[in-house]
Amino acid sequence: MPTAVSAPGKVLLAGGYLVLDRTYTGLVFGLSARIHVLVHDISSSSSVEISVQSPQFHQAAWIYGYHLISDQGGVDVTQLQGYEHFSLLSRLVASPLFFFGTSSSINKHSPSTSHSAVPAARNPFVETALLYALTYISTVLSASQKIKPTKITILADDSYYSNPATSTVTPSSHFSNFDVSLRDAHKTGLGSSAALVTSFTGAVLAHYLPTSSFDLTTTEGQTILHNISQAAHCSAQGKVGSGFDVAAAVYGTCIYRRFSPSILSYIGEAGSKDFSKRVKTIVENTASSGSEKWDTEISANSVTLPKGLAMVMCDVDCGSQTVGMVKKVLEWRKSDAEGSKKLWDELQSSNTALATAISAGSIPGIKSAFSSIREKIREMGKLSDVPIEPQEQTELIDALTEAVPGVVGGVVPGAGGYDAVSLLVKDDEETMTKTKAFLKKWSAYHNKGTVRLLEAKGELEGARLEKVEEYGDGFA
Ligand SMILES: Nc1ncnc2c1ncn2[C@@H]1O[C@H](COP(=O)(O)OP(=O)(O)OP(=O)(O)O)[C@@H](O)[C@H]1O
Ligand SMILES: C[C@@](O)(CCOP(=O)(O)O)CC(=O)O
Repeated sequence: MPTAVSAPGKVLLAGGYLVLDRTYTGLVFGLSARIHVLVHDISSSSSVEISVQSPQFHQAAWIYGYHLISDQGGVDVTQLQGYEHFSLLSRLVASPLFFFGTSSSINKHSPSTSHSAVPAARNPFVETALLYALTYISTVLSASQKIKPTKITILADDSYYSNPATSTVTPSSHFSNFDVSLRDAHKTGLGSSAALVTSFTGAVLAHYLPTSSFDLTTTEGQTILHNISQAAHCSAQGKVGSGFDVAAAVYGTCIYRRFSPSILSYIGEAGSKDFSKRVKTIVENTASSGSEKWDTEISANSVTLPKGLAMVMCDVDCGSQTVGMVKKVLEWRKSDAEGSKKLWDELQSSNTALATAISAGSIPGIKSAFSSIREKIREMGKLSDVPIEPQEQTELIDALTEAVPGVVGGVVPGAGGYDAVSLLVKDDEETMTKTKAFLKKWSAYHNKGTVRLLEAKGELEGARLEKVEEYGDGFA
């Protein structure tokens, strides 16, 4: 039986920067924009190949060899070859620098006649998610149970990228063909890598493990998915962020308190002696010592979106995100421990007030929380010399709230900057139409880049099993 799992994107509506510190929490919304991963068994001449494709992009197909490493080092995953399905043009422009050759220790793959062998860039998120998932699976299955070859397909909703869709990937599917490589895809910042790692890991675990060992509909299953996705995502990113994006991908809308980073340093290098034992311990959270136990706090039931209210996102496509914002804010925090603590404590209470007001559907409560959050964010920006809510965004949020009757208020989400604005609006056709019309005029008048409403809306649900039939033909 094929398996399909989807996971939502994220927006950190309140708690940017604060959520990096366990003292504070973040108000995180899951989004209706999802990444879907389908896993099909394949019969292969070789028993050690898993092929992964992301058919919405050029040169986005990878073949992996895998084998068990001795000394409980886990499963080694090696990219054998990339190939592409689509345009001749992308084949011509692909650079040899991105070719990752076959490993002599593993069977070489001969692409079928419909796929030409061309260079494909490595995809660290896919590769690491596969390595962690197979390593964990190898600790659960008995020695006689082999990990069979499969074909894995990744499909993302439109809101993750601002590139226009040229067609759909198959006639019966609603997933767009973006007609660019992943490298040229223009991200909208909805957490594509976290949604990808989570849905990918969930689909692979659900496909290879019996439901007695992994069941996404149970709390235990969600905990396993969270722990393994968080570890794989951090490893692929090469840094430990707060992890709110993975939490949203697993649990959907929630109040999030981060984990202590020391938990992940315990895992060590992939392939090293006893790596698979440590992965199992972390994933199942069975460590005896405190510093190796998960201390994440995720409260998925304490925020709701009442009927009639929607959380929507404006994508500001001018690409002027300031680099090093986190570094500068944290430097200010260090340099003024007392002042920054006072400001962050006040921000935390306004953030909590926002969550309460949203859940209660209190319009005056939401307006007042937004106003005090924005005031403090601007102060933090001034003190740390970081454009967290830049003047342009202040003008946009104020103008939208004033001009469009259904717009309750808004804020710059996550780290802030120039890239996006989140709005709470009345969930009706009239408000959406008026907001879109307002943004069109605003973009034309300001002439600095396009501001547009994304299709994605705030949604409560996290990762879930999907029905494979609903994807239409062409993915097996
Ligand atoms: N549809 C997809 N198929 C395969 N890989 C993808 C896909 N979408 C994203 N990725 C992987 O995720 C990477 C982008 O992750 P990155 O963390 O830079 O962005 P993001 O998570 O969307 O952004 P942000 O954290 O700002 O919200 C891509 O380079 C690619 O490796
Ligand atoms: C600044 C920070 O708190 C939020 C960043 O959010 P975003 O990537 O802008 O959505 C960093 C983090 O939580 O990892």
